[in-house]
Amino acid sequence: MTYTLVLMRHGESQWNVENKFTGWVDVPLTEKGIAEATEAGQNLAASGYEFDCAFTSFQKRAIKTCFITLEATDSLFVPVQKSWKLNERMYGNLQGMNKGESVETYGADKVLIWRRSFDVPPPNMEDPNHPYNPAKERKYASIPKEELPTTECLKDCIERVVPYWENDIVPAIKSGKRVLIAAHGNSLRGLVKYLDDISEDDILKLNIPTGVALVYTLDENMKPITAEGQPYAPLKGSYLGDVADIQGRINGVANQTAKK
Ligand SMILES: O=C(O)[C@@H](CO)OP(=O)(O)O
Repeated sequence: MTYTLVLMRHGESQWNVENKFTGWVDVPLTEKGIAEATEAGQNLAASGYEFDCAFTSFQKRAIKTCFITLEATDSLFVPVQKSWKLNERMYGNLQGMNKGESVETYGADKVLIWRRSFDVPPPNMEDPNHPYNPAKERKYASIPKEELPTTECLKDCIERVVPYWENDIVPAIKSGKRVLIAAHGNSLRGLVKYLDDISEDDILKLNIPTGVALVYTLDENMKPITAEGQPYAPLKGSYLGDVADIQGRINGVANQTAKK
């Protein structure tokens, strides 16, 4: 018995274009982001994918990507469970800062560690009156303040994503539901690190492109079966679409801090 799972990072957001650290700031998709999500959904539909339920975050760029994908696959009627546990990694005091400028201020090595290391969090958002403090947002009002992060490294993000995976998503998959997870670059890096057992060194180099479906086949123990001949190691899943195009998009994410 095997199961199919589709992961999707949201399409391009307004702050992806402006090249700003985004984290928990709830920025919308751009027109291009909507087009990316639509194309990814159409690719899924063309390959015969449809969904029985979906999971997404509390953030509009992922929620909208989720609904666009469901619409393209004629699955808009299915239940969608939203949780802040699938939110993007909280980027602390870097939120709102231009990625190129952050390199000029802190140096490329430091910024790479903050962006991609396993266990070094970015600087904390200490000021409770910070404009991007999630404790001030209505959508997090029901969550105990002490649970809301003020910064997160990937390890912290995994500590909320994986229990949600185990407790909410795995039971849906095991009951035979075809699941879509529409989430974020770093919450998905955390999930695939866990699923694919990616080392702390290798996760440093892993970048997930916006608006491309990442398709997994899982065995009965929820272990991914490596897609034959796929060029995306250490991932065991495979992106749906043209390899060169996807590789270009992956490089684009990796190079966001490069001098323009
Ligand atoms: O800013 C962010 O929240 C993330 C995703 O856009 O950026 P990065 O790829 O630098 O981790």
